[in-house]
Amino acid sequence: MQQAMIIINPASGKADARDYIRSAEEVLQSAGYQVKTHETAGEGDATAFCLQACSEGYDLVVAIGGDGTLHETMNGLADQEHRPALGIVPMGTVNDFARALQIPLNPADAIRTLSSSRTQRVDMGRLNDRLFVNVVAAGSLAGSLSSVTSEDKTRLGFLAYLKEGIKELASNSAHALTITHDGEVWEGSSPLFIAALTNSVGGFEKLAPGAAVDDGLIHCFIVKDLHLLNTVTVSISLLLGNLRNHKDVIYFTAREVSVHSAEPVKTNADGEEGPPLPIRLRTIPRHIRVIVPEQ
Ligand SMILES: Nc1ncnc2c1ncn2[C@@H]1O[C@H](COP(=O)(O)OP(=O)(O)OP(=O)(O)O)[C@@H](O)[C@H]1O
Repeated sequence: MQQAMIIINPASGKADARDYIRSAEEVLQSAGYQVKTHETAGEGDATAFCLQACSEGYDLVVAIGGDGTLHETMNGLADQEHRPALGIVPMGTVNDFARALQIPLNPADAIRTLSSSRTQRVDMGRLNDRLFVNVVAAGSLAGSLSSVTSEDKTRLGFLAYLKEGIKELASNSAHALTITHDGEVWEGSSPLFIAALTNSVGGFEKLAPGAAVDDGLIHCFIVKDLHLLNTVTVSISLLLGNLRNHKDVIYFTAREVSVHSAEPVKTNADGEEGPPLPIRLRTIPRHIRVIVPEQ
Protein backbone atom coordinates (compact mmCIF):
# COMPACT_ATOMS: atom_id res chain seq x y z
CA MET A 1 0.00 0.00 0.00
CA GLN A 2 1.23 3.54 -0.77
CA GLN A 3 2.02 5.80 2.16
CA ALA A 4 1.12 9.48 2.53
CA MET A 5 2.13 11.90 5.30
CA ILE A 6 0.03 15.00 6.00
CA ILE A 7 1.97 17.87 7.59
CA ILE A 8 -0.40 20.50 8.93
CA ASN A 9 0.27 23.86 10.55
CA PRO A 10 -2.77 24.47 12.79
CA ALA A 11 -1.83 28.16 13.18
CA SER A 12 -1.73 28.94 9.46
CA GLY A 13 -4.24 31.15 7.67
CA LYS A 14 -7.27 31.91 9.80
CA ALA A 15 -6.20 29.12 12.19
CA ASP A 16 -8.89 26.78 10.87
CA ALA A 17 -6.53 24.34 9.15
CA ARG A 18 -7.50 21.52 11.54
CA ASP A 19 -11.04 21.56 10.06
CA TYR A 20 -9.61 20.11 6.86
CA ILE A 21 -7.66 17.15 8.28
CA ARG A 22 -10.53 14.66 8.10
CA SER A 23 -11.46 15.39 4.48
CA ALA A 24 -7.79 15.32 3.36
CA GLU A 25 -7.33 11.94 5.07
CA GLU A 26 -10.49 10.60 3.41
CA VAL A 27 -9.49 11.71 -0.10
CA LEU A 28 -6.05 10.14 0.29
CA GLN A 29 -7.44 6.89 1.75
CA SER A 30 -9.90 6.63 -1.16
CA ALA A 31 -6.96 7.11 -3.52
CA GLY A 32 -5.29 4.07 -1.93
CA TYR A 33 -2.92 5.63 0.60
CA GLN A 34 -2.23 4.67 4.17
CA VAL A 35 -2.17 8.08 5.87
CA LYS A 36 -0.27 9.48 8.85
CA THR A 37 -0.92 13.06 10.01
CA HIS A 38 1.53 15.30 11.92
CA GLU A 39 0.77 18.74 13.35
CA THR A 40 3.56 21.28 13.54
CA ALA A 41 4.10 23.06 16.86
CA GLY A 42 6.58 25.69 15.65
CA GLU A 43 9.46 26.56 13.35
CA GLY A 44 11.43 23.63 11.93
CA ASP A 45 8.80 20.95 12.56
CA ALA A 46 7.60 20.72 8.96
CA THR A 47 11.20 20.17 7.79
CA ALA A 48 11.76 17.48 10.43
CA PHE A 49 8.54 15.61 9.55
CA CYS A 50 9.39 15.80 5.87
CA LEU A 51 12.89 14.41 6.46
CA GLN A 52 11.24 11.52 8.32
CA ALA A 53 8.91 10.91 5.34
CA CYS A 54 11.91 10.79 2.99
CA SER A 55 13.91 8.39 5.13
CA GLU A 56 10.90 6.11 5.69
CA GLY A 57 10.18 5.92 1.95
CA TYR A 58 6.81 7.70 1.90
CA ASP A 59 5.23 8.13 -1.55
CA LEU A 60 3.52 11.45 -0.86
CA VAL A 61 3.82 14.39 1.55
CA VAL A 62 0.90 16.82 1.79
CA ALA A 63 1.55 20.26 3.28
CA ILE A 64 -1.54 21.97 4.73
CA GLY A 65 -0.51 25.53 5.59
CA GLY A 66 0.74 28.82 4.21
CA ASP A 67 3.86 29.60 2.21
CA GLY A 68 5.97 29.35 5.40
CA THR A 69 4.89 25.75 6.00
CA LEU A 70 5.44 24.92 2.34
CA HIS A 71 8.88 26.52 2.39
CA GLU A 72 9.85 24.44 5.45
CA THR A 73 8.42 21.24 3.96
CA MET A 74 10.30 21.72 0.68
CA ASN A 75 13.51 22.37 2.60
CA GLY A 76 13.06 18.86 4.03
CA LEU A 77 12.65 17.35 0.57
CA ALA A 78 15.51 19.12 -1.12
CA ASP A 79 18.66 17.15 -0.41
CA GLN A 80 17.19 13.67 0.03
CA GLU A 81 17.78 10.78 -2.31
CA HIS A 82 14.19 9.53 -2.01
CA ARG A 83 11.82 12.44 -2.46
CA PRO A 84 8.09 11.79 -2.07
CA ALA A 85 5.70 13.65 -4.37
CA LEU A 86 4.27 16.83 -2.82
CA GLY A 87 0.62 17.75 -2.36
CA ILE A 88 -0.32 21.34 -1.45
CA VAL A 89 -3.39 22.57 0.42
CA PRO A 90 -2.97 26.36 0.65
CA MET A 91 -4.14 27.93 3.90
CA GLY A 92 -2.08 31.13 3.96
CA THR A 93 -2.84 34.63 2.80
CA VAL A 94 -0.63 34.77 -0.28
CA ASN A 95 0.00 31.16 -1.43
CA ASP A 96 2.32 32.07 -4.30
CA PHE A 97 3.42 28.56 -5.05
CA ALA A 98 -0.12 27.21 -5.34
CA ARG A 99 -1.03 30.13 -7.63
CA ALA A 100 1.93 29.41 -9.90
CA LEU A 101 0.82 25.77 -10.22
CA GLN A 102 -2.90 26.54 -10.66
CA ILE A 103 -3.72 24.62 -7.51
CA PRO A 104 -7.10 25.85 -6.19
CA LEU A 105 -6.74 28.47 -3.46
CA ASN A 106 -9.87 27.20 -1.75
CA PRO A 107 -8.68 24.46 0.68
CA ALA A 108 -11.66 22.14 0.04
CA ASP A 109 -11.05 22.29 -3.73
CA ALA A 110 -7.31 21.80 -3.24
CA ILE A 111 -8.01 18.68 -1.16
CA ARG A 112 -10.04 17.20 -4.03
CA THR A 113 -7.00 17.79 -6.27
CA LEU A 114 -4.96 15.41 -4.09
CA SER A 115 -6.53 12.46 -5.91
CA SER A 116 -5.32 13.80 -9.27
CA SER A 117 -3.05 11.47 -11.22
CA ARG A 118 -1.15 14.40 -12.73
CA THR A 119 2.16 15.62 -11.31
CA GLN A 120 4.32 18.49 -12.45
CA ARG A 121 8.09 18.68 -11.93
CA VAL A 122 9.15 22.04 -10.49
CA ASP A 123 12.44 23.85 -10.01
CA MET A 124 13.77 24.76 -6.61
CA GLY A 125 16.27 27.49 -5.84
CA ARG A 126 19.34 27.40 -3.65
CA LEU A 127 20.10 30.55 -1.66
CA ASN A 128 23.58 30.19 -0.09
CA ASP A 129 23.19 27.03 2.02
CA ARG A 130 19.39 26.98 2.15
CA LEU A 131 16.52 26.76 -0.32
CA PHE A 132 13.87 29.04 -1.68
CA VAL A 133 10.83 28.10 -3.69
CA ASN A 134 9.56 31.34 -5.10
CA VAL A 135 11.44 34.61 -4.83
CA VAL A 136 14.47 36.33 -3.33
CA ALA A 137 14.73 40.11 -3.19
CA ALA A 138 17.69 42.23 -2.10
CA GLY A 139 18.05 45.93 -1.37
CA SER A 140 16.52 48.55 0.85
CA LEU A 141 13.02 47.80 -0.47
CA ALA A 142 13.47 44.06 0.09
CA GLY A 143 14.29 44.67 3.75
CA SER A 144 11.15 46.70 4.24
CA LEU A 145 8.99 43.98 2.63
CA SER A 146 9.85 41.62 5.49
CA SER A 147 7.94 43.96 7.79
CA VAL A 148 4.59 43.59 5.96
CA THR A 149 2.20 42.35 8.63
CA SER A 150 -0.05 39.30 8.22
CA GLU A 151 -3.07 41.57 8.79
CA ASP A 152 -2.04 43.81 5.88
CA LYS A 153 -1.35 40.77 3.65
CA THR A 154 -4.84 39.43 4.37
CA ARG A 155 -6.50 42.82 3.88
CA LEU A 156 -4.54 44.21 0.96
CA GLY A 157 -2.79 41.29 -0.75
CA PHE A 158 -0.13 42.54 -3.16
CA LEU A 159 -0.97 46.17 -2.33
CA ALA A 160 0.38 45.56 1.18
CA TYR A 161 3.84 45.23 -0.38
CA LEU A 162 3.30 48.30 -2.51
CA LYS A 163 2.26 50.26 0.59
CA GLU A 164 5.39 49.19 2.49
CA GLY A 165 7.50 49.89 -0.61
CA ILE A 166 6.21 53.42 -1.02
CA LYS A 167 6.89 54.11 2.67
CA GLU A 168 10.47 52.98 2.12
CA LEU A 169 10.81 55.18 -0.96
CA ALA A 170 10.10 58.25 1.11
CA SER A 171 13.44 57.56 2.80
CA ASN A 172 14.96 56.51 -0.51
CA SER A 173 18.17 54.60 -0.06
CA ALA A 174 19.68 52.66 -2.93
CA HIS A 175 22.76 50.53 -2.38
CA ALA A 176 25.84 49.95 -4.52
CA LEU A 177 25.34 46.39 -5.79
CA THR A 178 27.55 44.07 -7.83
CA ILE A 179 25.51 41.43 -9.64
CA THR A 180 27.31 38.60 -11.43
CA HIS A 181 25.70 36.05 -13.75
CA ASP A 182 26.94 33.84 -16.56
CA GLY A 183 30.25 35.67 -16.79
CA GLU A 184 28.63 39.12 -16.89
CA VAL A 185 28.98 41.73 -14.17
CA TRP A 186 26.59 44.60 -13.44
CA GLU A 187 27.70 47.32 -11.01
CA GLY A 188 25.52 50.18 -9.99
CA SER A 189 23.16 51.70 -7.48
CA SER A 190 19.84 49.94 -6.96
CA PRO A 191 17.07 49.99 -4.35
CA LEU A 192 15.80 46.56 -5.42
CA PHE A 193 16.96 43.33 -7.03
CA ILE A 194 14.38 40.58 -7.53
CA ALA A 195 15.04 36.94 -8.45
CA ALA A 196 11.89 34.93 -9.19
CA LEU A 197 11.46 31.22 -9.94
CA THR A 198 7.73 31.43 -10.67
CA ASN A 199 5.33 33.99 -12.07
CA SER A 200 3.62 34.63 -8.72
CA VAL A 201 5.24 36.99 -6.23
CA GLY A 202 3.37 38.36 -3.24
CA GLY A 203 0.09 37.04 -4.64
CA PHE A 204 0.62 39.02 -7.82
CA GLU A 205 0.96 36.96 -10.97
CA LYS A 206 2.31 39.57 -13.37
CA LEU A 207 5.82 40.21 -12.10
CA ALA A 208 7.48 37.65 -14.35
CA PRO A 209 4.70 36.44 -16.67
CA GLY A 210 7.21 34.43 -18.70
CA ALA A 211 8.52 32.39 -15.75
CA ALA A 212 7.57 28.72 -15.92
CA VAL A 213 7.94 26.53 -12.81
CA ASP A 214 10.15 24.07 -14.70
CA ASP A 215 12.25 26.27 -17.00
CA GLY A 216 15.40 25.86 -14.87
CA LEU A 217 15.87 29.63 -14.85
CA ILE A 218 15.98 32.44 -12.33
CA HIS A 219 14.14 35.50 -13.69
CA CYS A 220 16.01 38.56 -12.46
CA PHE A 221 15.09 42.24 -12.32
CA ILE A 222 17.45 45.05 -11.33
CA VAL A 223 15.55 48.26 -10.64
CA LYS A 224 18.11 50.94 -11.43
CA ASP A 225 16.46 53.97 -9.96
CA LEU A 226 13.31 54.61 -7.99
CA HIS A 227 12.94 58.33 -7.45
CA LEU A 228 9.39 59.33 -6.73
CA LEU A 229 8.36 60.15 -10.30
CA ASN A 230 9.44 56.95 -11.98
CA THR A 231 8.05 54.87 -9.12
CA VAL A 232 4.71 55.59 -10.74
CA THR A 233 5.82 54.37 -14.17
CA VAL A 234 7.60 51.33 -12.69
CA SER A 235 4.41 50.48 -10.77
CA ILE A 236 2.31 50.80 -13.92
CA SER A 237 4.70 48.53 -15.86
CA LEU A 238 4.47 46.05 -12.99
CA LEU A 239 0.66 46.10 -12.98
CA LEU A 240 0.60 45.59 -16.76
CA GLY A 241 2.98 42.64 -16.56
CA ASN A 242 5.56 44.62 -18.47
CA LEU A 243 8.20 45.36 -15.83
CA ARG A 244 11.01 43.76 -17.83
CA ASN A 245 10.64 46.38 -20.58
CA HIS A 246 10.78 49.47 -18.33
CA LYS A 247 13.70 51.75 -19.20
CA ASP A 248 14.95 51.76 -15.60
CA VAL A 249 14.73 48.00 -15.17
CA ILE A 250 17.30 45.45 -16.33
CA TYR A 251 15.85 41.98 -16.93
CA PHE A 252 17.80 38.79 -17.50
CA THR A 253 17.50 35.07 -16.84
CA ALA A 254 20.26 32.92 -15.39
CA ARG A 255 20.93 29.56 -13.78
CA GLU A 256 23.28 31.11 -11.26
CA VAL A 257 23.53 34.68 -9.88
CA SER A 258 25.63 36.32 -7.16
CA VAL A 259 24.86 39.62 -5.48
CA HIS A 260 27.46 41.50 -3.43
CA SER A 261 27.69 44.88 -1.76
CA ALA A 262 30.29 46.64 0.33
CA GLU A 263 27.39 47.98 2.41
CA PRO A 264 25.17 45.93 4.75
CA VAL A 265 22.14 45.01 2.60
CA LYS A 266 19.10 43.00 3.66
CA THR A 267 17.28 40.34 1.68
CA ASN A 268 13.85 38.74 1.70
CA ALA A 269 13.37 35.07 0.82
CA ASP A 270 9.88 33.73 0.10
CA GLY A 271 8.33 36.57 2.11
CA GLU A 272 10.50 36.13 5.20
CA GLU A 273 13.70 37.96 6.17
CA GLY A 274 16.64 36.29 4.39
CA PRO A 275 20.42 36.35 4.98
CA PRO A 276 22.23 39.69 4.39
CA LEU A 277 24.37 40.09 1.25
CA PRO A 278 26.43 38.50 -0.21
CA ILE A 279 24.13 35.88 -1.67
CA ARG A 280 24.57 33.21 -4.30
CA LEU A 281 21.48 31.83 -6.08
CA ARG A 282 21.24 28.69 -8.19
CA THR A 283 18.39 26.65 -9.63
CA ILE A 284 17.91 22.94 -9.04
CA PRO A 285 15.89 22.15 -12.17
CA ARG A 286 12.73 20.00 -12.01
CA HIS A 287 13.70 18.71 -8.58
CA ILE A 288 10.29 18.06 -7.03
CA ARG A 289 7.08 16.44 -8.28
CA VAL A 290 3.93 18.28 -7.21
CA ILE A 291 0.37 16.97 -7.57
CA VAL A 292 -1.56 19.39 -9.80
CA PRO A 293 -5.15 19.43 -11.10
CA GLU A 294 -5.99 17.00 -13.96
CA GLN A 295 -6.87 19.92 -16.27
N1 LIG B 1 1.52 25.24 15.95
C1 LIG B 1 2.09 26.40 15.54
N2 LIG B 1 1.82 27.56 16.17
C2 LIG B 1 2.36 28.72 15.77
N3 LIG B 1 3.22 28.84 14.72
C3 LIG B 1 3.52 27.72 14.03
C4 LIG B 1 2.96 26.45 14.42
N4 LIG B 1 3.45 25.51 13.55
C5 LIG B 1 4.26 26.16 12.69
N5 LIG B 1 4.31 27.49 12.97
C6 LIG B 1 5.05 28.55 12.26
O1 LIG B 1 4.11 29.35 11.53
C7 LIG B 1 4.85 30.02 10.50
C8 LIG B 1 3.91 30.63 9.44
O2 LIG B 1 3.14 29.66 8.85
P1 LIG B 1 2.52 29.76 7.39
O3 LIG B 1 3.32 30.66 6.51
O4 LIG B 1 2.29 28.38 6.95
O5 LIG B 1 1.10 30.40 7.64
P2 LIG B 1 0.62 31.90 7.43
O6 LIG B 1 1.56 32.83 8.13
O7 LIG B 1 -0.81 31.94 7.80
O8 LIG B 1 0.74 32.03 5.86
P3 LIG B 1 1.15 33.31 5.02
O9 LIG B 1 2.61 33.53 5.24
O10 LIG B 1 0.83 32.94 3.60
O11 LIG B 1 0.30 34.41 5.54
C9 LIG B 1 5.79 28.96 9.98
O12 LIG B 1 7.00 29.54 9.59
C10 LIG B 1 5.97 28.02 11.20
O13 LIG B 1 7.31 28.03 11.69
